[in-house]
Amino acid sequence: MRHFTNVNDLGDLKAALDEAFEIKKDRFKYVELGRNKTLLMIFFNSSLRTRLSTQKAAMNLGMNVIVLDVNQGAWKLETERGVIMDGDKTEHLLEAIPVMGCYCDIIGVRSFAQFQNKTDDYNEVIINQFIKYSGRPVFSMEAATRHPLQSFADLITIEEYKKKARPKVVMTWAPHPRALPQAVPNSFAEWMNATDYDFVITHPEGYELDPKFVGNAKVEYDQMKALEGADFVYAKNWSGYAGDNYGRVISKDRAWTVSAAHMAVTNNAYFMHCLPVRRNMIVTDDVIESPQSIVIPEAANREISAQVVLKRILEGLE
Ligand SMILES: NCCC[C@H](NC(=O)CCC(=O)O)C(=O)O
Ligand SMILES: NC(=O)OP(=O)(O)O
Repeated sequence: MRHFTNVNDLGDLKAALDEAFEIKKDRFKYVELGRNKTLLMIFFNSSLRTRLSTQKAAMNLGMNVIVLDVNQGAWKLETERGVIMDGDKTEHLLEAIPVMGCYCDIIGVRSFAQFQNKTDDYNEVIINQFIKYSGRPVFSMEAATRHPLQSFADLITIEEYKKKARPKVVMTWAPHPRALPQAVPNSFAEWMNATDYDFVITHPEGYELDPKFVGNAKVEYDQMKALEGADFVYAKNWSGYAGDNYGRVISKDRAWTVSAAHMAVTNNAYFMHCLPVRRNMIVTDDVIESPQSIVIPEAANREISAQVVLKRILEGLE
C-alpha cells in the first residue's frame, strides 16, 4: 500500500480485519519492519487519540516518530497558490511539504475541513498536496472529508462485539455547540457500506450528508424509529453539508441527545462514539458510563488500525 485516505486503499476488508486481529494478539511481531524508518505526523488540528495511538503503533513496529503541531511553534503556512504573501503567513505549503518529506519515510496528516470553500474541502486539497509534493507515502489522520483510521477501528470494534453476522448499526446525529466536520460520519458511512451490516443513518432534516458517502444506507428522519432494534448506536455530531447549510449549525435540539430512553428501544445496543465527546449534548452521563458503552475499547482499537496501515505502508516502501 502506498497511500491511505479511504476504505478502498485497504482492499479486501476481511483480510485487513484478519491482520488487525493477528496484530492485536502480538503487537510486537513486526518490530523489525520499521527499524531506522521515520514517521512524521503533522497536525493542523488538535488531537489526543490519533496522536498517541499512531505513535504507539509506529513504536510497536520499531519506527522513529517526529510530531509537528503546525499551530504551535512552526511558521504560519500559506495554503493557496498565487497569493501575495505580505500578511502573517511566513512559509508556503509548496516549500514546506517537500522539505518535510526530506526528513522522514512516511507522513501522517491531520487537516480538518476549513468550511471556507466546500469545493476545496471536498477535493481534499491539503492532503492531496502532501501526496503530490512530499515524495512519501501519506496517510490520513482525519482529513477534510474522511477519518479512515477511526472508521477502521470502529469496524474492528463492531466485529469484536457483534452477536449476529449482520448486526443493525445506527449512526445518529446528536447536538453540539459548534460546527463540526462531516469527516467522521462520511467515513463511517463509507466503511459500513463496504460491509453487509444493516446500516441506518438518522438525523434532523437539513443534515443530509453527501450522497456519495450515504450510499446504500437507509436514511430515517425519526430518530426513535431508526433506533428500534439497533445492535450498535454510533453517535456523532456534524454540521450541514447541503447547499447554504455547508459548515453551519442548523439545530441544537437536545431531544436528539442519546439518553437511556433512546437506548431502551434498541436491542440492548452498544454505544459508540469516536471521542472526544461532549457529555449531555451528544450522550447523557448514564449512557456513556453504562456497561453497554464501548467507547474506550473503540479508542483502544485506534492503535490496531494504525498499526495495520503503517505495516502495509512499510511493506510497500522501495
Ligand atoms: N477525530 C475525532 C473528532 C474530531 C472533530 N471533533 C471536534 O473537533 C470536537 C471539538 C469540540 O467538541 O469542541 C470532529 O468532529 O471531526
Ligand atoms: N477520535 C479521534 O480521532 O480523536 P482525536 O481527535 O483525539 O485524535
